[in-house]
Amino acid sequence: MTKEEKKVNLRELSLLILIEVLEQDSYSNVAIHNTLLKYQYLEKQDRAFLSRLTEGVIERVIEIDYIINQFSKVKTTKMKAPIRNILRMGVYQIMYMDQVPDRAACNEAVKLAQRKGFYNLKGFVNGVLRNISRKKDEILWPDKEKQPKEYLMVTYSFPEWILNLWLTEYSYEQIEEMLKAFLEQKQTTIRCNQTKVTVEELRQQLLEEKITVKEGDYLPFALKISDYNYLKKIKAFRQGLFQVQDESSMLVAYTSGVKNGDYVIDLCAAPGGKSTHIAELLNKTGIVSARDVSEDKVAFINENVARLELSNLKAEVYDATELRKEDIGKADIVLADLPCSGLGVIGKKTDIKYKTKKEDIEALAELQRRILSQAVQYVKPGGILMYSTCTINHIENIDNVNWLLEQYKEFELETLDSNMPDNLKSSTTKRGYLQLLPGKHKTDGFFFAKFRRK
Ligand SMILES: C[S@@+](CC[C@H](N)C(=O)[O-])C[C@H]1O[C@@H](n2cnc3c(N)ncnc32)[C@H](O)[C@@H]1O
Repeated sequence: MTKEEKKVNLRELSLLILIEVLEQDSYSNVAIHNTLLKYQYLEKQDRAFLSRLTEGVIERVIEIDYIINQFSKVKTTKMKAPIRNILRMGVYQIMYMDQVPDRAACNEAVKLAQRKGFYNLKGFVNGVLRNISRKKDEILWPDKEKQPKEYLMVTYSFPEWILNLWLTEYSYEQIEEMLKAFLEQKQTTIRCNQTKVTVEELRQQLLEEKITVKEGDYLPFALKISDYNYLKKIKAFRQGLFQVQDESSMLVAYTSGVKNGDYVIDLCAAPGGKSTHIAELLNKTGIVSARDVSEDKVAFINENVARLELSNLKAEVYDATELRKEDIGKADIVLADLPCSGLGVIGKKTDIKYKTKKEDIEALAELQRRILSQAVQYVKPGGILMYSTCTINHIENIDNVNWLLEQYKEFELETLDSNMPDNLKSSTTKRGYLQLLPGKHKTDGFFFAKFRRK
């Protein structure tokens, strides 16, 4: 190890990421990934510490600030960003990281404040953190009976406006179950590329690479993997034997009823999860036209297509809000997996809960309707339209289904049950749509509906 490498301070790296994510615009998964990539030489346990501390602070920041504000005269909103985040890291270690003694959490925070030039605030950081460490059993938490919403906000670190929205759509118990699940969901789910390998062969190869493998919860070709460092270092990944995809997303192509020779248009395809799945199911026949809005996005699709070695998928840049006349009435299946608020994937992309704004949801629902009004035109008589989002609120999901049925009388819902795993069948899947909810289901929050053109 070089002298330079030895100097890396994990808490300082974590602080830099936290400032990028919580004070600026970066997304946590991107910021953490970039840092890990830059410091590839870090030992596995150091990487794990860095990820755990950084992700932990981000996912619990509302709760952490609530604690700090009980013990500090200066409220977190009035603190300088580095101090605010140094304290947040300290509190997370005290409350959630048993392997770090409180004393070390405090000392390291003080040293970091000093290194960042806040010499005069060393005493303040030390005082607040030592106080919290001493009195952590005396923290006044919101009372679930008397302040039910505040209880959810603080316990699960969740913004009030999303709770207000969901409380009009779901029961309190259902919401609490989802919030709990968001904090627990951590495994990576993969889809076996059955054009190249059987599920059993893939499992064996992963086990040989010392990766922990479990069965999926719903689909026979889904596996759950853990205990690996980098996805790109897994040989089976580089060989295109699998694609990372949540089981909820796998259900779209799986229940679409795709058959050999079909022409499929995927309007919003990047990075290609559903497009590549449906191309695999086409079994080297037919064609998938996978589109997305920019060159960069299309490059992501092409990267996956090359890796998975699929010859029946062509990717191109196309804006889905614009009608492509030559495709009218041509497609056997149209996939409309549309841009959405992403509230269903908060378990994996934690900061969505802080970055999504109330105004975004209405604007997104409008964009979804604009794209859907082009999507319907491409479906040939008797063809299928699959509409999906990775979100949970009605306006982007069931409301759009009802809107589409109202606007386009030539479309009707088609049952999903012909290909739906038994443990997911319900009265709505019989009708033609499914809202998956974390906690209730072992998946991301996800919605999809299947329409047939009469
Ligand atoms: C939910 S993601 C798609 C995920 C993809 N279907 C998959 O399974 O991997 C939505 C995609 O819509 C794309 N998008 C947003 N606006 C678009 C537009 N006007 N035309 C085409 N694609 C658009 C985004 O770039 C993003 O890649």
